[in-house]
Amino acid sequence: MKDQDLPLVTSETLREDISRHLKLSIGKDPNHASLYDWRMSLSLALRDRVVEPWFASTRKTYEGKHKRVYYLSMEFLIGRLIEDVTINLDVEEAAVQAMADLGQDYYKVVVDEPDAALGNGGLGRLAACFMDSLATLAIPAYGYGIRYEHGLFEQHFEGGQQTETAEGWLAQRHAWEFERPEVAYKIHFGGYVSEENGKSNWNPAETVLASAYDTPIIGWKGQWANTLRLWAAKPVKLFDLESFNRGDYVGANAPERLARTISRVLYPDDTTQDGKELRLKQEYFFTSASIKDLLRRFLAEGNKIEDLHEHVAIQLNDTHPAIAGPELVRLLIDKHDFNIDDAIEMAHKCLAYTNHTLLPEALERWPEDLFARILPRHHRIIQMIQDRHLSATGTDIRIIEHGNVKMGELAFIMAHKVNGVSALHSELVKETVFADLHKAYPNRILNQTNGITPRRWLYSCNPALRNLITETIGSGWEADLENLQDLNAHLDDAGFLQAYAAAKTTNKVRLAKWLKDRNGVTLDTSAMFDIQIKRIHEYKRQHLNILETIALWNDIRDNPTANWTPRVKIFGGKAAPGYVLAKSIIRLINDVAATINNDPVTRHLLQVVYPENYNVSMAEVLIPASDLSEQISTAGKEASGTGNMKLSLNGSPTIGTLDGANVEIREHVGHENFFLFGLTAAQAQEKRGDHGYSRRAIEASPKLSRVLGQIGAGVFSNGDHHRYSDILHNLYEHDYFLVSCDFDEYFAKQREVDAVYQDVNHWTRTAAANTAGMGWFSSDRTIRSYADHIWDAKSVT
Ligand SMILES: CCc1ccc([C@H](C)CC(=O)N[C@@H]2O[C@H](CO)[C@@H](O)[C@H](O)[C@H]2O)cc1
Repeated sequence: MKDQDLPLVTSETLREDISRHLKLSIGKDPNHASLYDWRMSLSLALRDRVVEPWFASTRKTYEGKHKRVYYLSMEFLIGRLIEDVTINLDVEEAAVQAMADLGQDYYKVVVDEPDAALGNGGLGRLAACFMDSLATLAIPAYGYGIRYEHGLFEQHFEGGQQTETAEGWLAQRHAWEFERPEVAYKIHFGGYVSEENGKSNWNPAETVLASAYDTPIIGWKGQWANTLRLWAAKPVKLFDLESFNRGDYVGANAPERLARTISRVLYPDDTTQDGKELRLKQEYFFTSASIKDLLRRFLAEGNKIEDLHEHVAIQLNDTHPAIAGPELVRLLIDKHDFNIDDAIEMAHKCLAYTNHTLLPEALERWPEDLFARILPRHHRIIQMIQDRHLSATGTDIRIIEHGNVKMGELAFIMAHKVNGVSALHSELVKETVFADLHKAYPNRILNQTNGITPRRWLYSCNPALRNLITETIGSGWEADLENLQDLNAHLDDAGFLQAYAAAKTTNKVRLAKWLKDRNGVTLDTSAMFDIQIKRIHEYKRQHLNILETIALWNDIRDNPTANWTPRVKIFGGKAAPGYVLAKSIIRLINDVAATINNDPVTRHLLQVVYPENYNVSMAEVLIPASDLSEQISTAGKEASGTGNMKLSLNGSPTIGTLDGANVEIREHVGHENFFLFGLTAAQAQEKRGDHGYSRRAIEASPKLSRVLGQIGAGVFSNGDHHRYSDILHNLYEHDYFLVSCDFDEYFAKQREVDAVYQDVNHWTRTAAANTAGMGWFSSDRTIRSYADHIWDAKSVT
């Protein structure tokens, strides 16, 4: 696309815009302006520069009658937006200078922006990376989600234990959104269905309004912008004056309170279905509003409803929006006179579904009675969808079974394409969760290995490395990441390796300062920064990591003068509030940290750090500073992982299992640049068959049984023998995630890592080879593949 000539942004013009907004939009004079005021003024000045390409993108899509992609997701883990917009508009220098000319520090203003934490983890962040790539590739698209008043909770540690407080990103004005009060839809719940002259009529019991808030998502070089439309729940009737006049002030406010509950807070579970009625209402609320909105847009452009699938591709981000199928069928029948078969066929052609997990407890199943009570019309439609599927396939694979509505089966049957998120995961989806459906529909499942946006996860968060890359291979890699393989030609260039190591040191020093200022912790920046950052979950095995740490501590104490490689073990991650064992793992890590960090014998060789409230912005400081990336999940459990990609791209080799996208990362960076250990998915499955494997494995490992003995003896809990009985019992009796079986190999592999790290040249070459090999893991490649193999959507050139 010809560079549409954006009005040149200079530090002068930007400074003028910022001053104008401070005065006229924020109503403050510079002498009395707060950090918030300056941040708002800068954000509004930058946002002004996004509006024109945004309008132009919408206009071109409309004029060209281009197909649109609709990405439906309960989560968008966006983080901060100032840097994203500054980077994509390519005005960072001008912004830094403009703020300096106004006596302000651009980077201080940037970190004042609260994260938009509208997601739990991988699934939500993937959606955010995808929005950046869709805009960068100029593929017309809308992201649809919920404008939660409270995103993912804030994590605090009290006595090493996680506590949660409500997050408040909307406590202050959110600079990047445009309220769209005119875009509002009635969303119905409950009630009953009546049949009148052959037509079904839904008589709902409850109705709320879904009101739109739009955030423009600008792509690289500011050429194209798409829309993230988030729905907020509002009462149909604002205020119940009669109740108020009767003195029932609480009642008067009920409509508002009730309605707002629907978009009040993000459910903090990322692996276990909560099964709460409110969660089902949230899923239907945003899905119904989104389907109604895309149909209105389609028809407003004068299109014929029969051509819907030519112009609309709907992607379901896991099963959370799976009700989209029955909802589209309902509207096609009730509002557009489709018969049930044509309606199902049309929906089928529009819908595709991505599965992000194999964990049985994460597969959504709604109690049929609850489902039928909240969505009586959809319950009926699902029965009709099921009947047609059963007769078409001659199978007995049901959507409604044992009193549950299985959303995975519904999504699979309604979708024309179903994908997993890594090569291994997509195979396991065919062999396990959807084995029977795969047999019935053999060409429906395909793989789309995840990706990450290199704009946020390299260009923006790692200026030291980005500058070196551009100096070495020129620019262009930002939007064509496979160019990074040109770095391979420099891996034996001592000067390049030196500069590469210097960039890593710059980032480690920055992290050390950040942790010093925030937590008063002093880090030894020559030590290996060994990082595990992700949600806390047994399958991700943070407990395997801390058990290995204790075993290392033991060995150092047994032999303090040996040639040890100094290490800093850094953890980051939240546990779902109701996940007791995960919270116990957090407490153990903090207890072990307290013991090891105060051990005079070892503290110059081993340190454990666990900064609270891990989020997107913290990841942007931790990842560039990482030396070793911990991707140690039980093989067959991590669908893909995306943190693994971010760390490897930023020169942090992986110690990991053959799980999720680790498998493909190892292929792309070279086996010699990946520290592999552990059982494969098949071996893990087989191991579970041999009873008592964990107790035997523990007894066979002197290191592991010593460590578990210490924990049981209360060494890390002031002599309290019972504090970790849940973890110990789990490991001895169940250990479903095979910590005991992978321990010794993991420990030995870590010692190998120690040796390589001591050889600075070898280590730096390994780190640089990771960066060079990660180009394929750009979310631009992933989105191009979705567009070609699922959506049949084109970039608007
Ligand atoms: C119903 C509660 C719930 C909420 C969220 C989820 C998500 C699917 C969990 C999730 O984030 N999965 C992660 O998705 C990433 C993006 O594809 C993958 O990289 C991770 O491996 C996967 O765990 C499951 C269940």
